[in-house]
Amino acid sequence: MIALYDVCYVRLGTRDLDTAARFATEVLGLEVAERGRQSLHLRSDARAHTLFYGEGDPAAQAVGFEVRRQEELDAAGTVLEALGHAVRRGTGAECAERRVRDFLAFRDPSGNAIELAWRPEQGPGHYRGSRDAGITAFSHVGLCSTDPARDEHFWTEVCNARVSDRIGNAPLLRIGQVHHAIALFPSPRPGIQHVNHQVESGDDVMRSFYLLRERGIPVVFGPGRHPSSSARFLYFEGPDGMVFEYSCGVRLIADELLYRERQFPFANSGFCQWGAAPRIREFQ
Ligand SMILES: O=C/C=C/C(C(=O)O)=C(/O)C(=O)O
Ligand SMILES: [Fe+2]
Repeated sequence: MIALYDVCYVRLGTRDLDTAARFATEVLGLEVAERGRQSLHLRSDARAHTLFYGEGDPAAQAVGFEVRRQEELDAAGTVLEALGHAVRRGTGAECAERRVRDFLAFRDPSGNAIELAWRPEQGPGHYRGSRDAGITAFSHVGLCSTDPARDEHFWTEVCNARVSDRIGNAPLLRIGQVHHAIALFPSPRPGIQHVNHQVESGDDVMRSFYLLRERGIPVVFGPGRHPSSSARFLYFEGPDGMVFEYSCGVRLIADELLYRERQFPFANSGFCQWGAAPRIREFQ
């Protein structure tokens, strides 16, 4: 069993780093940790970085998950290789770029690039957003899945994820107490489906809604409330078509023994209990 401790970073490729940098700071509200000629490290919480943009192919994406002990990387490599996944150990330079001490890279059964990271760095100091979006943390990713039942099996049987709820066949998976760190949405191709940042309050969600509308940023879902996690949310489109989500009030599941996952319909009512209709391919 590969014990994932937390989702720790997202890596995105972009052909236009300047546009991505403007969006990440002026719209999303992240803090620039470091700007290189072809790279951009961004902070959203106490960690050294949680979002990385690299100049290049927008299809070059990866999600990092923290593991607690270095021995777990070796054990994970053995398990994954036995299951037929090609596994690669990060080089020193790659570890430095990710602000981690060690990592393994592989692809999930859909083909999503996943990294297992050991000792991701914190700080320095507090995260200071470039605009006051109210962000409290990078919190979860939606992943495209070419076969959600197969991928649910991978994340829950090979890794330690648990199903919190399902929308149709799309599972929302937790690895800690937060309702979900990973959500798997049916799609003909792999890829990161959305990137979530938690914000402090519903007021932050609504303030951003008006700000995004004013700036002509496409709002693709919400404001609304998810019946699954009960989070209030707003989804909008960033560079290279990537969807970002702000949400607040996500449910915490403290008692593993008492919690039972629930089934929601794969219909607008399963995605939003206020009646918002998604303009997101994988939610339709
Ligand atoms: O509408 C689908 C998404 C549900 C939730 C939630 O319950 O919070 C997400 O944020 C998600 O799956 O990403
Ligand atoms: Fe989400």
